[in-house]
Amino acid sequence: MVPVLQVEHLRKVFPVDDRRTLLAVDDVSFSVAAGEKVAIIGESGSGKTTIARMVARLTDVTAGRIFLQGTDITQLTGRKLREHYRHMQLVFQSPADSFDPRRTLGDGIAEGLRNFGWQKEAAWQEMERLLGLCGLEAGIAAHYPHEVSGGQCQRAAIARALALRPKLLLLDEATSALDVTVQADILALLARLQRELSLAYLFICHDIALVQDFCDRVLVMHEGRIVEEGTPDEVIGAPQQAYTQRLIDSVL
Ligand SMILES: Nc1ncnc2c1ncn2[C@@H]1O[C@H](COP(=O)(O)OP(=O)(O)OP(=O)(O)O)[C@@H](O)[C@H]1O
Repeated sequence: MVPVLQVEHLRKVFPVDDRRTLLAVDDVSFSVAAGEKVAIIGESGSGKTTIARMVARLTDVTAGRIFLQGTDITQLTGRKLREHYRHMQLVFQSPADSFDPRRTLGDGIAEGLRNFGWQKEAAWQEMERLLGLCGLEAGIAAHYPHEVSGGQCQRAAIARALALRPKLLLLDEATSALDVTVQADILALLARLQRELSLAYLFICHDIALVQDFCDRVLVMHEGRIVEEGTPDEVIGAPQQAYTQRLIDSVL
């Protein structure tokens, strides 16, 4: 079966000044199968966010290719890119970043549907269904992002991400800003959604303990490269690299 996401030989070089460059991502290849939950972990500066930004097409690649559902989207732009990108949606660390602070959560979620041709009333009904799916009361739609808790706002952000029925959610530190109990609630929600909707997740995270029970596979990044890969039990139970062991020791 074609993977939902496949990246091949991804590389990103940033200019530092007139003469120097920084190799932030160096020959990274991996794939995410349909319904699979994959985490990328690694210390700060190891290149996780740069990979996420390239996969999300927020940063151009220096080299390499990105396939979404088998289509090479590395160079796609405009309408073609938007069409393919509905299969992959992003959830950010700060839930409020997913919403315009001047608009209600309901408007923010319905907007995505309206942009894809939904009529106003149908979009509003679908928005309420999505809120329910994510464990929120319909009444929360009338609230602004700053009027709800971080956990509620992240649930609304997930509802928004689900609006276009994606196959893959890219979650960039999506629970890091939340309290530990709220983190657990959001992970439980994601696990339920994964079962009900057969979603795949690419989880960018620095905390290996957080993803231990949640993910099917873990990729460990160090200095722009994937240095280790396996199930959480393999990576945590029998790390092959001293770097991975240090990463585990730092949080467990
Ligand atoms: N726009 C940029 N310009 C120059 N260098 C950058 C830029 N973005 C990231 N870098 C550098 O690339 C390297 C990888 O950074 P990246 O943010 O991808 O790491 P990370 O693993 O996501 O870290 P964190 O967990 O702190 O977010 C770092 O050395 C960083 O300073």
